[in-house]
Amino acid sequence: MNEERYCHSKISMAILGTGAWGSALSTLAAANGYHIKLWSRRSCQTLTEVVKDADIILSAVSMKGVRDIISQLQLVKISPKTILVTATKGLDPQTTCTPSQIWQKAFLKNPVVVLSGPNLSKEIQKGLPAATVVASKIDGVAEMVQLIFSSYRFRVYTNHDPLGVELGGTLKNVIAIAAGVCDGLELGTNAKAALVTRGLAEMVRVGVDWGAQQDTFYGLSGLGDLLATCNSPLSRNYQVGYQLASGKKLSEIIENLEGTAEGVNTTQVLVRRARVQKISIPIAEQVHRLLQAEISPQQALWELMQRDVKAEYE
Ligand SMILES: NC(=O)c1ccc[n+]([C@@H]2O[C@H](COP(=O)([O-])OP(=O)(O)OC[C@H]3O[C@@H](n4cnc5c(N)ncnc54)[C@H](O)[C@@H]3O)[C@@H](O)[C@H]2O)c1
Ligand SMILES: O=P(O)(O)OC[C@H](O)CO
Repeated sequence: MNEERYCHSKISMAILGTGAWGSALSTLAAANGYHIKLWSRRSCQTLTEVVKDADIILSAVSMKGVRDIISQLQLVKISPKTILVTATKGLDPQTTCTPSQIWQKAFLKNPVVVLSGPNLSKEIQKGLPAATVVASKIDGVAEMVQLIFSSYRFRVYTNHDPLGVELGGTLKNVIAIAAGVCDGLELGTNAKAALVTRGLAEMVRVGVDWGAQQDTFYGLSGLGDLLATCNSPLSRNYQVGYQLASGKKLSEIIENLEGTAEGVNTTQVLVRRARVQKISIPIAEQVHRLLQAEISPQQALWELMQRDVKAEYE
């Protein structure tokens, strides 16, 4: 492989959101020779100036900022050819939509790409090797984004199931909170393996009902991200669960957390949606009750263990 393979610096890209993930993604693209324009709420440049002439606009804002950014961008004239990339892992509390669904609805003519995978930003900023997935239904579009970020330390795969890729990265945050509780309570390796595996079963059930492909959840953006997030103290979602297990209050944990733990909001939205769709998600239900301070971590464990016996697949 030669360096040129990864360098197409004529493409211009704007990254919106300069939090942990937006910054790590800009480091990766800049290392490949791309000129990146960064924008955050505190930028001196206006959003219009930053996205003007951008071939690609990547959003790495947290879920609570997605609608706001979209509303602002709708006031700017964006070419229908501009590729919109969403790297947010969350669900909209009003509609339960995923970020890519909101982007696509707002910009009907633009190609939308989802970027998601086991990507703890601190490891990526250290230059440690990692892999991710870029997904689009339109041929050739994900491939363009793949070229921008691919390098010898960041392996990027393409995929044609954007919804599945996005839901993998989003739903695993709920299970990561449970995994943090599991480790915080020192429940052991067997319990953790059971939790993560049954958590994946819940993700698959919800995702397939939503219209995603089952296989996607067994790839990097599903199982891969689940493993990374459920096993790393670098994960903010895992940290929420771990600290809940020590008896801390959610408000106190969030106040002292570095960055956003999307799983807190995602749990609420997921539980609401699953109840409407009549999908069984017992782990997520217990995470929800725990986050609402309705039960203790020990009670949540008890509730899960004393459920009726059943077949593994049904
Ligand atoms: N940090 C990671 O390791 C990582 C990896 C992959 C994906 N993600 C996902 O990326 C998203 C961002 O995560 P992060 O770690 O960078 O979070 P962060 O809390 O560090 O940053 C969030 C960013 O969103 C911006 N933002 C929030 N509301 C906004 C609004 N109304 N208008 C404009 N900007 C707004 C903030 O200013 C900030 O730049 C999340 O959905 C997260 O799940 C994070
Ligand atoms: O820190 P978290 O829990 O938001 O996890 C970050 C990424 O989603 C891991 O892929």
